[in-house]
Amino acid sequence: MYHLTIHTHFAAAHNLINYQGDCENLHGHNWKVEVTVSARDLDKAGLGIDFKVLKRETNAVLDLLDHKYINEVPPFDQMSPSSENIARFLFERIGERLNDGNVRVAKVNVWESDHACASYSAD
Ligand SMILES: Nc1nc2c(c(=O)[nH]1)N=C([C@H](O)[C@H](O)COP(=O)(O)OP(=O)(O)OP(=O)(O)O)CN2
Ligand SMILES: [Zn+2]
Repeated sequence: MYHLTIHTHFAAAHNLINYQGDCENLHGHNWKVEVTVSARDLDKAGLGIDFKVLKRETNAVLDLLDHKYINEVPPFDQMSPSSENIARFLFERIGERLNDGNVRVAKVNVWESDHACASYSAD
């Protein structure tokens, strides 16, 4: 099995829900996002998936959040926009766009700062 990873980013505002502390107040982050897909086979060019395609489809999903107040973007109008929940949201939305008989989203890492990361993976 091959594994391919791209790094990208988005900027947005949020506040945690049901959280006792300053993170329940409006604030923002420059989130860094790492998306890893698995690929069973390579194409004639030797690619599991073109990094350009992986980044394009990831950024299409990130556009839903970029420069937004995330708490207003479904499903985060009903769910606390923690990095954990954002990682799962990205995993599922990017998977809807990319998963096929060969390629599957394997893991999404969401870095809220240089020191704190939440991940969601297939297992
Ligand atoms: N498991 C999680 N814990 C926290 C999350 C999260 O998404 N998952 N999010 C937050 C807040 O978003 C908050 O912005 C982060 O606060 P903090 O860790 O304090 O980050 P700082 O950069 O402000 O770090 P300082 O050391 O306080 O400068 C909180 N926890
Ligand atoms: Zn935050």
